[in-house]
Amino acid sequence: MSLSLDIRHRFAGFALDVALDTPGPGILALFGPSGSGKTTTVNAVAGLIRPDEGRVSVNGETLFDSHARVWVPPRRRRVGYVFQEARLFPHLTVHDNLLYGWRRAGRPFDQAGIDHVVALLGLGALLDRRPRTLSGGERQRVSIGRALLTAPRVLLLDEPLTALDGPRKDEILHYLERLRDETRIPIVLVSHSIDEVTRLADWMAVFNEGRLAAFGSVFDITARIDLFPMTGRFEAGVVLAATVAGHDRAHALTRLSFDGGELVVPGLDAPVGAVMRVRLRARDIMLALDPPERISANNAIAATIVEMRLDPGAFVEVLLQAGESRLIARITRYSMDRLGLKPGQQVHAILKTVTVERRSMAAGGEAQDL
Ligand SMILES: Nc1ncnc2c1ncn2[C@@H]1O[C@H](COP(=O)(O)OP(=O)(O)OP(=O)(O)O)[C@@H](O)[C@H]1O
Repeated sequence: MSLSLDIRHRFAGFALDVALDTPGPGILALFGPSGSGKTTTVNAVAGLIRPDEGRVSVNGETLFDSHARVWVPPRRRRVGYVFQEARLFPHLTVHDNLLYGWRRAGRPFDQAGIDHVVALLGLGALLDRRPRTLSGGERQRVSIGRALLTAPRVLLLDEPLTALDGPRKDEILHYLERLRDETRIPIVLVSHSIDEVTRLADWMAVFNEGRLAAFGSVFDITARIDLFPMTGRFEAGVVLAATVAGHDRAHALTRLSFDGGELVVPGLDAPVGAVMRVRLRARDIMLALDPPERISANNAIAATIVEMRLDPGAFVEVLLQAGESRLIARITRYSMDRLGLKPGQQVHAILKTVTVERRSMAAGGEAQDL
């Protein structure tokens, strides 16, 4: 996709000033705390607000330009919008809710197109049901299907998982991954959850008080320790692109290789050679000065300390370079002092296999560079 935004807008007590250009296809995540301007930005793309000033274009087509006096009204923008709570018509069946999207787009009837979306989102068994009989996850799948059937030029997903519990979230994440991989529709995903963002997104815009604190590939942004206060220290960690190198079926383990070493992770159902992304939380990585021996942790990656960043409390974030990859360890300041850690030093980053959750690994490598 290419999405190009340059938006300035004021509400009483809030000013949005955001500019970004996505350089290629993929999912763009708008990430940041509540009230930082994510929904306002998405609303500007959808045409639900008219920014005071700026420009919005999708795939080269200008939808808004305050200087050139361009304003494409929302109904003509071909934008699919999915909200936090599925907004389905309660009196219509799933099938008719889906068709509503189709009709709204004024498209000629095409059963094959509908069948494709039904199959993509696993809606076949639900078609005759009414929304109130569906689970939250199923309802959300229907609203994504309805949005897809409007033949959108961009799909806007505003916290589509927030109202769902853990298993339902995983279910939708799985369908969103399929959507990303099987359709070419650009997606903008608004999320508070670093977990969702790192699993799905290619590009990440970090919002803070109406401005962009950072914008770049998920791989680059998650490797920036200066952003940890905004990306959430507890859950923060790098995302690595890695390739499945082999399986140890007897122990239900998989070996991943990345530029910088190998990782032993819980067994994955992916063929050798498959490109994966894996999130390694900073708090799961410990540091040793010597190569560890007789230790239960399966991963010890040789790395060099690049930078250390003290947080206001007991901890320090340590940015590490291993080959071309970056890792981040979160340790105590006490450990830093005890081991005399400093930039330039060689260390071993130790990671227990059991800390790498299956849900933090997903298909998909790196999108093209900025
Ligand atoms: N129509 C409006 N009128 C006045 N203020 C508004 C309006 N819409 C949003 N705001 C304010 O703009 C700010 C940004 O809101 P926005 O919904 O874009 O944030 P957000 O990052 O999406 O937050 P959340 O994650 O909670 O949805 C907030 O302070 C909000 O109160």
